[in-house]
Order: sequence, then C-alpha cells, then structure tokens
Amino acid sequence: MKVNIINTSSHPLPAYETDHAAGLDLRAFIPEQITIKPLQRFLIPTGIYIELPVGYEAQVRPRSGLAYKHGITVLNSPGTIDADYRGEVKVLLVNLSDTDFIINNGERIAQMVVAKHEAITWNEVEVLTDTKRGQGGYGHTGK
Ligand SMILES: O=c1ccn([C@H]2C[C@H](O)[C@@H](COP(=O)(O)OP(=O)(O)OP(=O)(O)O)O2)c(=O)[nH]1
Ligand SMILES: [Mg+2]
Repeated sequence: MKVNIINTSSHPLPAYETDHAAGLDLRAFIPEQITIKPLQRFLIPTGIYIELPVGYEAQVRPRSGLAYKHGITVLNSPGTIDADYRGEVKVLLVNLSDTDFIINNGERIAQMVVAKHEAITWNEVEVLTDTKRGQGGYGHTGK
C-alpha cells in the first residue's frame, strides 16, 4: 500500500529494517542532540508528515533495545496517528532509567506500525448478553 508522506527532515524515510518487520523506524529530527534526564519526557520531532488512508491508523511504539538497555520508552505507548492528522509525527519519549540519555539527530528512536481499524457505531441496549466471566476482571481468574 502506498501512503503519502512529506519529509522535511534530512534523514531517509521511515523504513522497515528487515524484510518482514512490522514497524517502520522513526528518526529524530533535532538540532544536534538532546539529553533526556531521568524521568524527563521529551516530544521529539521527526520532520515527517503522513496521510493515512481512511480506516488505517499508525501506532508509535518503543524500540525494545532502547527500552531494555537504556530505559527509554514511548510514554503514551502506543501513540496513535489518526488518518485525518496532517501535522508532524512526533514521538513522546520518557527516560525511565537513573542516568541521562543522549539522542543524536537522525537516531532511530521509535517505530511506527500501520494498522487497519474499525469505525463502529453504538447499539445502545438495556442488558448485555451473559457469559461465564460475567463482570469478573482484574485478576478474577487468579495469578
Ligand atoms: O505519539 C503520537 C501520538 C499522536 N500524535 C499526533 C497524531 C494524532 O492524530 C494526534 C492526536 O493524538 P491523540 O488523539 O492521541 O491526542 P489527544 O491528546 O487526544 O489530542 P487531540 O485532541 O488532538 O486528538 O497527535 C503524534 O504525532 N504522535
Ligand atoms: Mg484524540
């Protein structure tokens, strides 16, 4: 599927890094570098603008390596890019480690998965159908 994109950054377009990867890696488009201090959050520009087909969304997800090695994750994970959004794609990173983390311009900071979604309409009723689980949740089935 072809998706319209404007790239105002000086970096390559978001890309699948392996043949069958689900996520397109997003690169930081920042002046030089930034430092994210412990527990600090940072909204990082990518310099890209996309136009998703109606019925699709893009999810902004963490990169596992950054999370595992440095405690860097996407605070609002998964971030949601709506099909009608025309602004710059931005990545909200947070540093959950106890040390500063430096991000350089052009570094791959997150990944974006494009997915189909349903648009529903509500059928408002008085009673919902019965199930074995019923209203049990939040650990209802045990540890
Ligand atoms: O990680 C993200 C999440 C969102 N967005 C953009 C695209 C999305 O379509 C828009 C709104 O996001 P969302 O609906 O999650 O935020 P909101 O706080 O509900 O804002 P709004 O009132 O604009 O919907 O912000 C990003 O660039 N990156
Ligand atoms: Mg919203």
